[in-house]
Amino acid sequence: MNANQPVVPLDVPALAVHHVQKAFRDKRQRRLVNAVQDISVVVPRGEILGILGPNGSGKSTLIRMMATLLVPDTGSVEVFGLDVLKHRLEVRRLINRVSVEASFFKKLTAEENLAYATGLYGVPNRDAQRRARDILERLGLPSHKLKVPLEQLSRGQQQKVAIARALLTSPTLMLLDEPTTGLDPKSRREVQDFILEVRRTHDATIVISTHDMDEAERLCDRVAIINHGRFEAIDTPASLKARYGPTLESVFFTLIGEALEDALEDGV
Ligand SMILES: Nc1ncnc2c1ncn2[C@@H]1O[C@H](COP(=O)(O)OP(=O)(O)OP(=O)(O)O)[C@@H](O)[C@H]1O
Repeated sequence: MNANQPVVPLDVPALAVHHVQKAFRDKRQRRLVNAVQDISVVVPRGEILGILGPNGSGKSTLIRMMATLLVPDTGSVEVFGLDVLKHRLEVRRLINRVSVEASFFKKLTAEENLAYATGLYGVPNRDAQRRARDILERLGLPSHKLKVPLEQLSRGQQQKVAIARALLTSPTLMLLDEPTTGLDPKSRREVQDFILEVRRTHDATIVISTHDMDEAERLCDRVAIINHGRFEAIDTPASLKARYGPTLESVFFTLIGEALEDALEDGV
C-alpha cells in the first residue's frame, strides 16, 4: 500500500453494483441498445467473480462501468465503499483494468512500461521498482525479454505484463476483460495460473469476463451468466451445475436457450 492510495476499511466489499443500466443509441439502425439492464452484484474481498456471456451480452459495458470509464444511466457502483462517480480518482487508484488490447507503449520495454505505470499511480519510486522487479521475476519471462520493446513479445507475454502492471497497486480490484482471448492453450494456462497466484499472494479481488467455460470453472468462486444485458444466474460453478446441468457448458446453453425462448415468446 502506498501513501497516495485511499485507506479502505477491511469490512466493506471490494465491489458493490446496485441496479445499473446502460443503453446506447445505435446511430445506423436508429434504435436504443440496452447493453446492461438492472444488474446488481456484491463481490466480497478476495473473490474471483466470472462473467460469462455470448458476444454482445454486455460484459465489457458492465466492466467499463465498474472501471469508471462509462457512466451508468441509472444505478450506482461502489469500489471498496467509494462511489465511482463521486470518488473517481480514489477509485482509479484501487482498480486496475486489463483488457485484450492493453494500453501499453508498445515501443517501450516491459520494465519501462511498469516504471511509467508506477509514476502514474504515485507509488514511491524505489519501492515501486522493487515490487515491479519481484512481479516480473514471478512472471516467468526470461530476463532479456523485459528489455525489448513490448511489440516484440507474444500476446501471452504482453498479457502477463498487463496483469503485473495491475498488481503495482494494492489492495486492488482487478477487472480482467477477456484476459486470455486469442492466446494459445499453453499461454492461456500460464496466464490463468498467474491470476490464481495473484489472488493467493496479493490482496486482490478479481472480476473476469470470458467466453471460456473451462477457464470460468477453473478460476472463479462464482460465475454470473449474462445475456442481453441481464444476469440469468449467479452462483458457484458447483451450484450452477447442480441446478442447470452436468457441465458449465450445459448450464450456459440451458440458461441462454431459455432466455432466447422467453424472448421469442415475448415477441422481442
Ligand atoms: N459505444 C457503443 N455504442 C453503441 N452500442 C454499443 C457501444 N458499446 C457497446 N454497444 C452495444 O452494447 C451491447 C453490449 O456490448 P458489449 O461490448 O458490452 O458486449 P460484450 O459482452 O462485451 O461482447 P463481446 O463478447 O463481443 O466482447 C452490444 O449490442 C454492443 O453492440
